[in-house]
Formats: sequence, structure tokens, C-alpha cells
Amino acid sequence: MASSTCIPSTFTPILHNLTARNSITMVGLLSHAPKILRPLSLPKSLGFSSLSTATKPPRKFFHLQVRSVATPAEAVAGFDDMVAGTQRKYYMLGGKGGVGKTSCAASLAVKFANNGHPTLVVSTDPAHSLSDSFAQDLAGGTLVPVDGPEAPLFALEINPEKAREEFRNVSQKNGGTGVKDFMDGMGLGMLAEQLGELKLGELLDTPPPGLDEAIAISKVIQFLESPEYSMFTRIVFDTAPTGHTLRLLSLPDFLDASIGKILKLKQKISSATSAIKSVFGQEQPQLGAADKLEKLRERMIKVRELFRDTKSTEFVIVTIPTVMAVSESSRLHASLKKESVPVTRLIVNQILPPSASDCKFCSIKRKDQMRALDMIRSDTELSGLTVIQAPLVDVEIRGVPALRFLGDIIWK
Ligand SMILES: Nc1ncnc2c1ncn2[C@@H]1O[C@H](COP(=O)(O)OP(=O)(O)OP(=O)(O)O)[C@@H](O)[C@H]1O
Repeated sequence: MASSTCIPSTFTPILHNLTARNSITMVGLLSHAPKILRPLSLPKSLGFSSLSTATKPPRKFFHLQVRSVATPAEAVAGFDDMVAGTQRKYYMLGGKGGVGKTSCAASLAVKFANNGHPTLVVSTDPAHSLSDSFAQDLAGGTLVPVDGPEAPLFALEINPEKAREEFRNVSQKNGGTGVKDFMDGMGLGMLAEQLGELKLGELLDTPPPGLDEAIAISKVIQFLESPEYSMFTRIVFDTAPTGHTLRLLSLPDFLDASIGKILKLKQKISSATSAIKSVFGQEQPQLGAADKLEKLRERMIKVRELFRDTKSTEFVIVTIPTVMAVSESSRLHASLKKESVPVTRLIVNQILPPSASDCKFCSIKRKDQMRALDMIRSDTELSGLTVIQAPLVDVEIRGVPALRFLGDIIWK
């Protein structure tokens, strides 16, 4: 049984962001735990002072001695497998809101880059939490280089609203409000009525939930298919909270079916319009909208294939040790399995580090967490996964040094 690594609760790294970017002094209150933690090397390049005489850039801030403590067995993430090889791999991190998806995704991206992989970290979260996590403005919908890691690390915050706008434009034709007007305009309104069951209007004018994710990911696929982005060998997705992800997973089939029907409709329209043309001499309408939908459909199929590619993709579920979060993670895993999305790792984040003297609050909290960890062990969906435990650290995970610190704890 793998022994556990944990941060003694007395260890408190304090990150003071000094004036210049990246010049951070890390003052670890080492007096409490000199025997456990000792600074191996701190990068002078980042402006670290006295704590170390390191000259070459470090691999780690601190060396944690592995010691067995009475916490449930945890596995290690198997980072060596994740980082091996230069064939492009995709890691999608997802789970309940607020569990630490962005922090874990960003820390994984930093760790890949610090191990030599040109890496792209993508978020479709409208709240721009990736910028918060890196403490750098990454908004704008284009690739932004992240300062700090050793190999190139770029971030992409896709704005779902903009992506949705694009989608809506696909369906609008000559300023109409959608296909219905478009068909009315061609005197084919009655045909639109008959096709009511297609819910054409809803599909094109009000995108279904999860579409943001699908379009955002399809945008990334577009990026990655172009030569200038062929350098990236690791792509890390910080996905939206569970609900969106589940809808996204079923979306390509939904769109496939609906767009498939639209394209059949296109067939009907073009034969109907040639009939109209011969009677009314009307112009043959160009069907740009339907053609663009065809492109969208192809991209959605690529999204679905990407999610299901066991050779290059892995979905990592992130949770926290509460009954609610574990229950949601179990449902998420069941849905991912149904959609044949490969999942092997589960991160249980923000676990209270062991402590000799628990206050009343902590001892109750700890009991709840143990109960949730027991739930994982007995859960039919989750018990087969590699469970990686990440401690609750008492500093906010912001900026590359802190992400590197968290990454060294989680991605071993
Ligand atoms: N192991 C940890 N120890 C302490 N704080 C943590 C840990 N992991 C994450 N946090 C903090 O928890 C907060 C939420 O983290 P994060 O934004 O990564 O979660 P999220 O799942 O992406 O949230 P959302 O669903 O809102 O996007 C942040 O303030 C982050 O710094």
C-alpha cells in the first residue's frame, strides 16, 4: 500500500508578491518542521533570497520526506507515464464547481512545461479563472504565453459568448432571425411548419447547453490542426463544471442528428427552390448557412472523437472529500463511461493535512472527509480509479511558483 505524502499542517509557505513580476520571496516557516522539510533549491532567477544558495534552476522548492501517516492509502498520479513520449496527448480535468479543476489543470500544465513539453492549457470558463490561477491576464481568446515555466507554456481562454455569437451567425441569413424566417422569405413557411419536430429554431437561434464547450473545443481543434500549433505535445483542458461537460458529451450526437436532418432539409429546399424558380423565376438562394452547419457538424464529430480517443486523451475527475462532491463525481464517471471517454485518475483535492492537535471543527471536518474517502473506496464507479490525494494548503494557489508547488505534490 503506497505510503502517503502529506504537508504537516504547521508548514505554511507564505508567498509575498514583491514589486517586479515573478520576483517572489518564499518564506517558509520552517522552524516548525525543520526535520521534514528542507529547502533543496530556490531559483535566484525568481528573486528568491537567503533561503538557498541554489545557482541552477530548481526542480522543486522543497523536498517532502515520504512518511506514513494514518490517512487512507493514496496512489501516485503516475506522472512518468503522463510525461513520457512526444506524441501529442490531451488531458481534460473536470468535476463539480469549485473543487480545484483550474488549479489542478494549471499545475499539470506547468509541470508538463517544466519537464520539457511545449504545452497549451485551455479554459472555456467565462469566469476567466485561468487568468486568476496564473495571476496573469490571459483573456482575449488567443494564445497567450505564460511567463515562468522552462518550456513554452501558452494559455487560451476561450470566451463561450463569442463562440456562441459565431454559432448564431451561422444560422442567421440576410439578417433574418433564423431558418424559419429564411424559409418564410422563400415562401416555404409551410415546409417549416411541417418540419417543426426538428426544433430547428431552438437549435439555431438559442444554442443548446454545452454548445459553448463544444464550439470552444472545436475551435481548439482548429488551432491545433494548423501547422503553427503543431509544436504542442501536451494540451490540458480546464473544463466547465460537471453539468456542462455532460451536456457537451451528448452534444455531438445531438448536433449530428439535428444537423443531419437540416442537411436533409437542405436537399429538400434545393429541389423545392428549383421548382419555385421555374414557376416564379426567383433567384436560387445560396445556402451558406447549411454549408456552414455542415462544417460545424464535422467539427463536432471531431470533438467527440477527441474525447473518445483512448490513445491520446484522458479525462481526470477532480473532487473534494464531501459526500455531495463524491456522489456527483460518481455520476460524472458513469456518464463518461457511457460516452466511452477514458478515465483512470481521480484527484481528491483539499484534504485536511494530518495534525497532532485537531480543534473541534477540524476533527468533525476530518471525520466527514474520511467518510467521503470511504465512499470512494466502496463506490462501484470510482473504486477502480487511481485515487490521488491533494492536501488543503493554507495559501491560495496563484501564480507559477505556487502552481509548481501544488504540481509537485499532486503530479508525482
Ligand atoms: N489544494 C488546495 N489547497 C488550498 N486551496 C486550494 C486548493 N485547490 C484549490 N484551491 C483554491 O480553491 C479555489 C477554487 O479553486 P479552482 O478555481 O481551481 O476551482 P475550480 O473547480 O476550477 O472552480 P470553478 O468551478 O469555479 O471553475 C481557489 O481559490 C484555489 O486557490
